Amino acid sequence: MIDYRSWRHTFKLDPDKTIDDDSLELICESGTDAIIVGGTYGVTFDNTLELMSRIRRYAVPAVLEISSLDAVVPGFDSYLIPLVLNAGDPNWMFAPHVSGLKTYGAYIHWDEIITEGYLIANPQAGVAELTSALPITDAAEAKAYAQVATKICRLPIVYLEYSGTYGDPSIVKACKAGADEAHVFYGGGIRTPQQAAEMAAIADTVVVGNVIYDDLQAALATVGAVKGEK
Ligand SMILES: CC(C)=CCC/C(C)=C/CC/C(C)=C/CC/C(C)=C/CC/C(C)=C/CC/C(C)=C/CC/C(C)=C/COP(=O)(O)OP(=O)(O)O
Ligand SMILES: O=P(O)(O)OC[C@@H](O)CO
Ligand SMILES: [Mg+2]
Repeated sequence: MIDYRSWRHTFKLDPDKTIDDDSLELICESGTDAIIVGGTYGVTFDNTLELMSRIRRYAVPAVLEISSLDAVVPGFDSYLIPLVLNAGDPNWMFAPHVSGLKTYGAYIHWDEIITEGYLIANPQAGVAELTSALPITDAAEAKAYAQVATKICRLPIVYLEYSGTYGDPSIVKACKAGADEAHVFYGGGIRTPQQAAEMAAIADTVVVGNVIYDDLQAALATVGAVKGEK
C-alpha cells in the first residue's frame, strides 16, 4: 500500500489539459510527495496513458484518481477511488463502482486501491454539476459528512474538494475534526504559498491543481510553503 499518510503536498495533473515537457519536469522534480492524475471531464484512456508515461520518467509516485471507467490505465502506483458523500444523483454513489468491479474485478490488486470519501464543497465545480452535489450548509454538516465517511463507512480518507475556488478554513477544520484519525485531503483554489500553508496547517495533505496551468512558478512555490509546515 502506498504511504499516502506521509504526503503533505501533491500536484493534481489533468489529462485533459496540456503541459509541456519542461513544466512537467519542474512539477515532478519539485519535491512534491506525489502526482495525482485526474479530472472531471475529458479524461480518456489515451490522454491518461500519455500523461502517465511522461510522468514515469521521474521517480515521484504517481496515482490515478479514477473518474471514468473508460480511463482505467494500468501502471500507476495506486488507484484512488472516489465515493462522493454528497452526491445528489444516486447513480454516482455506487453504480460506477459496481460496473468497475464487474469489468476489472479480475485484475484488481486490492492493496493498490485507496477509497476516498469525497465531499464536494464548491457548487460551481464541474464535479458538483456532474454528481448534482448537495450543498454543505455549515461547519456542523461538514463535520457530520466526515463522520459518515470515517466512523460509519470506515473510509481511510476524507477528500474535501473545493476544486476551482479557495475554501473556507472553518469548514476544513470541521472536516478534520470529524475525520478523527482518518486522513484529510484538501484541494481547491490554492494559488499562493500563504494559502497552501494555511490549508496544510489544517489538512493532512494539500492538492494543488489548476494553478499549474495558469502560473507554474506560483504552483511550484506551494511546495516549500507546505513542507515547512506541521
Ligand atoms: C487493469 C487495471 C489497472 C486495473 C485497476 C483496477 C481498478 C482500479 C479498477 C477500478 C474499480 C472500480 C471500483 C472503479 C470505479 C471507478 C469509478 C468510475 C468511480 C466513480 C468515481 C466518481 C464518483 C467520479 C465522479 C467524478 C469525480 C469524483 C472525480 C474525481 C476527480 C475530480 C473531482 C477531479 C477534479 O476535476 P477538475 O477537472 O479539476 O474539476 P473542475 O471540473 O471543477 O475543474
Ligand atoms: O484545481 P484546484 O482548484 O487547485 O483543486 C485541486 C483539486 O482538488 C482538484 O481536484
Ligand atoms: Mg482541475
